[in-house]
Amino acid sequence: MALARPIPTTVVTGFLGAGKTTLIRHLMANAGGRRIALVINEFGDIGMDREILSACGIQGCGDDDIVELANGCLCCTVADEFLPTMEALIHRAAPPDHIVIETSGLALPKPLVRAFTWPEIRSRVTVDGVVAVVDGPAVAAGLFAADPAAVQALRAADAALDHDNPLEEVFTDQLLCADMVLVNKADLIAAAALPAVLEQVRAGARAGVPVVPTRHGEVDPAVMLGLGMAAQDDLDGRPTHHDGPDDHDHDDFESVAVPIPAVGADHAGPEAVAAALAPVVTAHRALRIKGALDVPGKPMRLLVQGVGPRVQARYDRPWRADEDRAGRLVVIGLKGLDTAGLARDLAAAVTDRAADAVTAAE
Ligand SMILES: Nc1nc2c(ncn2[C@@H]2O[C@H](COP(=O)(O)OP(=O)(O)OP(=O)(O)O)[C@@H](O)[C@H]2O)c(=O)[nH]1
Repeated sequence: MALARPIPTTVVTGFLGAGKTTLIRHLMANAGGRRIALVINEFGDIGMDREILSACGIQGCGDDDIVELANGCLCCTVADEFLPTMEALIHRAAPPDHIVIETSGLALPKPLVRAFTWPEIRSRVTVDGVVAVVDGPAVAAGLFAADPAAVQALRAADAALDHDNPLEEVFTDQLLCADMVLVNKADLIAAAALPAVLEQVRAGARAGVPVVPTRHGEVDPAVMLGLGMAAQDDLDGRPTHHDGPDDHDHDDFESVAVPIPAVGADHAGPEAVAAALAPVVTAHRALRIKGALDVPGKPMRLLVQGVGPRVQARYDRPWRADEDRAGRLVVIGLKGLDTAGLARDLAAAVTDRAADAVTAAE
């Protein structure tokens, strides 16, 4: 009996809030009849992406085709969670044509690619390509650059130099593993600044890897799928900061889920809520904020998305009958987040006047 062709799998990597979920939504909406299964992994205990993708209403994007691995980081839980998930997909009566894995923004892609060499799955799936989504405006703002002050401090302390900026480290690893890089949010970069951003990203990627500017993850699936890289057979060509078996943890980052009371009546519309939350995010230096809020009298939940100081809010779907209308925001930041202060200030921002919340956060 002829062996089935290995199922091509695309690994989507990219820092917190770069636009991975947005890219995947676009991909699903333009899949052209291709049956795609999604495996989603998020940092922190509470996943929002499955919710966001399930609410997309795209035809052919069934609930069964989305598997969420919300417990920790995929690159650290390969044996416990990832392999059984992949085996279950492979052994379905109607296996998918393609698998897309959205890794958490803090995951390093290489350990995941390495997992494709495990005997349980190696003949049945292949890594078609690793696609890195880059937050273009964040690169332009120098978020991933080595922090000169920290480098100086480490030099003075005679310590190893490669841990000066945890953001840079994750970013570099993701770029070095990529077969294609999408510099997303190009709409937020001035046309004159774009060439320098692309050049900086190109310099961090492996030679010859295409670097493509995108807006809202709008890429033709024919460009992104079918790269045919078999990345699992080329591990040595993908350098990383963390090549030891136990060398990777997420001690540099932490996440907290904050309950948020119902939005106060003086917040007239999603923009007002976003504007009230943004100064709190900035004051606490949070990297990412995501969740849904309860606006009394509205049948829809208010989805909140923030990347750095840029916070957006929109009504995305009705609250389900079986669901508690409880507002909640997941916040991710560098280790040392003032979680109690964040909880207090975020809640105050939506229930009180925005000005009060800024004062509280300061
Ligand atoms: N202006 C602009 N906003 C974008 C673009 N792509 C994504 N966004 C917004 O950026 C925010 C984060 O996008 P996501 O797709 O959730 O990012 P992600 O990489 O999946 O985030 P994590 O899973 O938390 O790491 C959302 O509010 C998006 O609407 C873009 O090209 N331009």
